[in-house]
Amino acid sequence: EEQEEDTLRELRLFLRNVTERLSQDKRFKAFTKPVDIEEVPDYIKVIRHPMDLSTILSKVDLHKYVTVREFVNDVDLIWKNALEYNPDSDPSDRQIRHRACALKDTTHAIIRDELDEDFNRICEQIREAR
Ligand SMILES: CC(=O)c1csc(NC(=O)C2C[NH2+]C2)n1
Repeated sequence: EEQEEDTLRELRLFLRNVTERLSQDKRFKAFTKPVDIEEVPDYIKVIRHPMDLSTILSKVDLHKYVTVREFVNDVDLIWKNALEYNPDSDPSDRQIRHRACALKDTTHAIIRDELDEDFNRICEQIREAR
């Protein structure tokens, strides 16, 4: 009903704000856009479910997320994909793995510090009822 739509509108405002803050962080530049399959043809062979911050922002605006859990699952895809695609000991792999771990820690800290537990429970109940 109307109260549910008000809740989901507030959820989208929160998720847009978090996504934009992550996208503006210079450490996360490699995670802001889809990997270019023309530039990196083997990427889609290795990573079956690509994800990036611009795609997440589009999903927010398409009302794809009803809970913060679904949003965090997509952010987790971004950094887990990066750890999988960059496993080697060379400095460039280590640098992107460090940035992937920073994306994980930063996102989970923002959610811990800024998501109200009662608001989150209301979103989860809307999800269960649909
Ligand atoms: C998004 C992502 O995981 C990504 C973008 S470039 C990259 N890796 C490299 O460019 C080289 C470092 N060893 C391969 N990984």
